[in-house]
Amino acid sequence: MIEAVGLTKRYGTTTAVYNLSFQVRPGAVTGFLGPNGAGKSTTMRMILGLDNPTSGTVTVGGRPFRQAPNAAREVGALLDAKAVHGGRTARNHLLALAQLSGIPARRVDEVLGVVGLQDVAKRRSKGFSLGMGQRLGIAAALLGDPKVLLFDEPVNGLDPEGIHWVRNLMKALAAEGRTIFVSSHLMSEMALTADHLIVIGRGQLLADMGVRDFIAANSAGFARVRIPEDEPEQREKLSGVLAEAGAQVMPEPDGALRVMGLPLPRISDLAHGAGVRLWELSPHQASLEEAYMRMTQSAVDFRSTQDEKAGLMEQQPYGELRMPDAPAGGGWYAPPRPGENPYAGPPPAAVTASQVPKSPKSEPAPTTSEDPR
Ligand SMILES: Nc1ncnc2c1ncn2[C@@H]1O[C@H](COP(=O)(O)OP(=O)(O)OP(=O)(O)O)[C@@H](O)[C@H]1O
Repeated sequence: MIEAVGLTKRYGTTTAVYNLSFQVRPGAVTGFLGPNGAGKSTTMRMILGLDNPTSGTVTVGGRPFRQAPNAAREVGALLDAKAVHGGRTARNHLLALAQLSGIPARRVDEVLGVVGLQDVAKRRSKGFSLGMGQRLGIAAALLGDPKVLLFDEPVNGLDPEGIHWVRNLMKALAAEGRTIFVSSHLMSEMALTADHLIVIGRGQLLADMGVRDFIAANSAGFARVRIPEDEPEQREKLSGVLAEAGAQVMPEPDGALRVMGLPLPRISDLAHGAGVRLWELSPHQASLEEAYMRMTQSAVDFRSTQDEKAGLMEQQPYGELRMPDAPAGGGWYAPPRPGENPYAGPPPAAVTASQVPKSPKSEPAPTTSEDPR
């Protein structure tokens, strides 16, 4: 297990990680999510003893990484796939790492087979594609057959087949009881790979929960209801009936209604009872990527000046990270209306990180109310 308690890292005036506490448990793939510059790599470097925390602690298997007697056999990591001696062949690169850690040479051939690089084992790695480099980095992480594995953006540069392979490899390693901690800035990828999510923004914890809980809390379902365009009074009538039955009803740009809070058969019955003809009654789901974007939008450090979201959200100070308020109804992050810019509009109401919905099984979220300045 990996455990961070109050982890903070400052580089001069930059606070890369602030008061981060979490646990990464064995037997599961834990996704470490956050936008660019959120502090994922810094956190991973601190876990691996490559950077010292300014304050707080992080342990692997109950002790700091540097105190592990044979670290390479306990923890494997892929941080930067390009950090290889390009003049060495793939096999020699792995052989050198194996010799440093007392790992037998036959294990090198095993891991080359696992990552599918056996045919290019005698080629110099400087000629490798990004994807081959990632596979070599994963092979290096697996060398010591470690119980704990850290992967920083492992699918970067991989083609769909490679992404699929990494996804299955992570799941297989977790199924063997290992602790798998994998960073990404892509919610869509993590939704398919991870069992548990730790989401950070500007170095602070935004969410620590199971993927299923995250999906349930964020993928608000809704129905689209369309009635004949030349019957606006019927539309008004239906809106009133649905609202009276407890639904949240919002108009859509094309004249349809977005209805949240009632199942489709009930909507159909209410329309029938009110004598309103329906042209469309369809179920919809807000995308998880959209929920993640909404969660992290105020925590994005770097944006292109072309980014339509740039400047729309005020930068928030550490310890006061807020998440945008949900539109009326539909759970934590109700989807924006089609065609509506979800990032425009008035500034959001304050919601502190400690109010993030929690999985019943997960630990209580640490609060980040202290202002370090
Ligand atoms: N050695 C360093 N010196 C100064 N600032 C640093 C250093 N390393 C990281 N930072 C800063 O700390 C913050 C977090 O960076 P980090 O690389 O950990 O984020 P990240 O979530 O891994 O981002 P990305 O997805 O872009 O890799 C950024 O503002 C970054 O510029």
